[in-house]
Amino acid sequence: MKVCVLAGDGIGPEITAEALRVLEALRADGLKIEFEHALLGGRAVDATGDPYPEATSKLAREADAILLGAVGGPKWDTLPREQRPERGLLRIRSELGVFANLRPAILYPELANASSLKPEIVSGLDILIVRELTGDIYFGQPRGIEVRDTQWGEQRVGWNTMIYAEEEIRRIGRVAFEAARKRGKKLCSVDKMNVLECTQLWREVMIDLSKDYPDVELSHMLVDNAAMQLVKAPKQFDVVVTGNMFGDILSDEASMLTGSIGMLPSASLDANNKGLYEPSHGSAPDIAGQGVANPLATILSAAMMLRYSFGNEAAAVRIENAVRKVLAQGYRTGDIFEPGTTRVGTKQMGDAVLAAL
Ligand SMILES: NC(=O)c1ccc[n+]([C@@H]2O[C@H](COP(=O)([O-])OP(=O)(O)OC[C@H]3O[C@@H](n4cnc5c(N)ncnc54)[C@H](O)[C@@H]3O)[C@@H](O)[C@H]2O)c1
Ligand SMILES: CC(C)[C@H](C(=O)O)[C@@H](O)C(=O)O
Ligand SMILES: [Mg+2]
Repeated sequence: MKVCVLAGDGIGPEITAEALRVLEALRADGLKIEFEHALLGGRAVDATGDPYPEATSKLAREADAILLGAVGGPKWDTLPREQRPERGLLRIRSELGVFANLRPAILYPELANASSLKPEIVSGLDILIVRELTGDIYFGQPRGIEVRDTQWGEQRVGWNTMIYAEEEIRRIGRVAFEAARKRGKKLCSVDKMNVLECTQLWREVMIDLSKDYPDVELSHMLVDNAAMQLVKAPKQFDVVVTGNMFGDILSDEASMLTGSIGMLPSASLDANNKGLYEPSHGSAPDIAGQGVANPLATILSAAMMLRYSFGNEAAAVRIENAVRKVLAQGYRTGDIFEPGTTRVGTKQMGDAVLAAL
């Protein structure tokens, strides 16, 4: 299997290096895997003027899976939109058609105190957010900023279009129902149907689809209530399905339940389980280059890659068990540190996972 590695910016290279060491250790044990590296994001802009250069696109299209660190940073924040690192990320997601973004939020028992919520609220938490990733207001046309006549006189207005086609909703719905079927058989669809027609359609399609999944209990929640319920009683959720924008926000919220965004992996899949695997967090410019970032979200993303794109459940579980073991051994990067545990840097955390494999 060929994996295209896109380390990206900020902490990206530091955290992907640790995930690669873990995958290389499995290769030494017989896993068939090859790596090719390419540029994405800010460093790609610096080198080529394009955040998603053609050479990267070619490698990504040819690869069986893509492992991505993170992109972006203050250096590139003032560039025109098309040259921004984040635009490169959106383009690769869109070009590869990886519409199903799976973001599991699992609380490892050892991290119950790292969560900002009381241990009894979060202990045993295991939810899966299924976020639609290639549609919605992120990609909807028309969009722009232009001068218009308004009630305040002539001035600039900014606008975007929230749009979903029925089939776009149906295909992410199917992914979510299938996932729920393999888990706790509960699916909560999050929308804002009391205000937005686009999400009224979303709800109608989910209800229609539920006829094919009589074994899965479907519920609906408005997104503002969902944001509240996630911190009030997060264990009521099993699988949550929602659109691109709401999923972006709710998955960051869910990450804090688990202790740190540095723990939250993700898989973005197309219809054939070709996938883009990346931590849910960003390039963390505030800690980049210091060797202190938590590499576990990226290492766990590599495990998801083995599960979904390689169909190698045993290798995925081996990595996940190693992560559990290092947490049980007390190793903590700064974001999940608490007194009584052993504070380690990015590379030492990688060392610990390798030793625990
Ligand atoms: N998928 C991606 O590539 C992606 C995702 C989100 C944000 N971004 C980009 O990243 C840049 C920074 O964005 P932001 O600050 O809003 O979000 P961020 O996720 O990069 O950082 C938010 C906070 O979480 C901390 N954090 C994140 N990952 C961590 C890790 N592995 N270990 C320890 N701490 C960690 C950071 O230090 C920071 O305090 C922006 O340019 C943004 O566009 C990229
Ligand atoms: C960087 C940004 C484009 C991206 C998104 O909004 O999808 C990020 O926040 C994420 O969650 O992966
Ligand atoms: Mg996000």
